[in-house]
Amino acid sequence: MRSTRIIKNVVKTFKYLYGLRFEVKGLENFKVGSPCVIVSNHQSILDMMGLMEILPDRCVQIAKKELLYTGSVGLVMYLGGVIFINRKSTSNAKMVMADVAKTMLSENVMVWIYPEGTRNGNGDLLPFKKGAFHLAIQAQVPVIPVVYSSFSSFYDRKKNLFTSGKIRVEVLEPIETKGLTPEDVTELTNRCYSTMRETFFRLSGLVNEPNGPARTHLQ
Ligand SMILES: CCCCCCCCCCCCCC(=O)SCCNC(=O)CCNC(=O)[C@H](O)C(C)(C)COP(=O)(O)OP(=O)(O)OC[C@H]1O[C@@H](n2cnc3c(N)ncnc32)[C@H](O)[C@@H]1OP(=O)(O)O
Ligand SMILES: CCCCCCCC/C=C\CCCCCCCC(=O)OC[C@@H](O)COP(=O)(O)O
Repeated sequence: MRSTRIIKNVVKTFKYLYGLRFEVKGLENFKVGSPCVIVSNHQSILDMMGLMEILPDRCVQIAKKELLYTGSVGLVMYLGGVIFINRKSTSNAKMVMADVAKTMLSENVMVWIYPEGTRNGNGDLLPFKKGAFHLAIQAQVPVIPVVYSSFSSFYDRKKNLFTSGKIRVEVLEPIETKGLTPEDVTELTNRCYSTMRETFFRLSGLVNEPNGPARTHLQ
């Protein structure tokens, strides 16, 4: 879509304004040539720059409905083809996601989801919501995890810190879901979570404390 390309190119210029550099690895993993679900960590509004930096063609994002009613930002998202879900109603969100599973196959599109469900700059990943993994299994498409290193060394709203900095980005190898059933959702969620968490610590130069709060997604 033309509007998506315009939005992407405009937002991509912001990094020069803010003095941010992106070092991207693994872009070849996007070349699966078929629909997939991309999951990534979500630290702040700066992720929108990180998103546009690597966003493949034919990829839509899932966002919470509240963002549609934010004036110009909502309009940009609407024009960009964002799919809005109402998270106050799990049944409604599930229905929309089931519809997305069908459409992504018929229209050959990728779907980008932030499985933490909210911005999180606490230097770790929040436990993942399961919708992205249900979607991948329903559509029988691979999950591609994308990890952005921690922003905390150059951006911290609470400390009023915002200087120039480098963001490391890694697109990880696709995780196949062919043959998996809804019973495998929790395991798939855990697998993606631990791979992404390890990558997050590695890219951010943080040490994963052995006694730290290792979170898993029990049913
Ligand atoms: C270039 C152009 C672009 C334009 C501009 C673009 C910028 C915009 C970029 C965008 C910026 C965006 C920025 C943003 O907006 S980020 C915020 C929006 N993103 C999200 O909310 C993340 C996605 N959310 C989810 O995945 C949640 O799971 C949903 C919303 C679906 C439900 O959440 P909820 O909190 O209600 O529940 P839960 O996850 O604890 O699950 C509860 C139970 O339901 C089960 N369940 C879940 N799902 C399904 C399913 N599909 N089929 C069957 N079952 C399903 C699940 O297994 C669990 O059961 P059990 O396992 O415990 O038994
Ligand atoms: C410091 C300025 C950085 C400027 C970068 C601006 C880039 C603007 C790009 C595209 C405009 C449309 C996209 C805006 C979407 C807002 C996404 C966002 O970060 O929403 C918050 C949501 O996920 C989670 O909400 P909560 O953390 O639960 O509340």
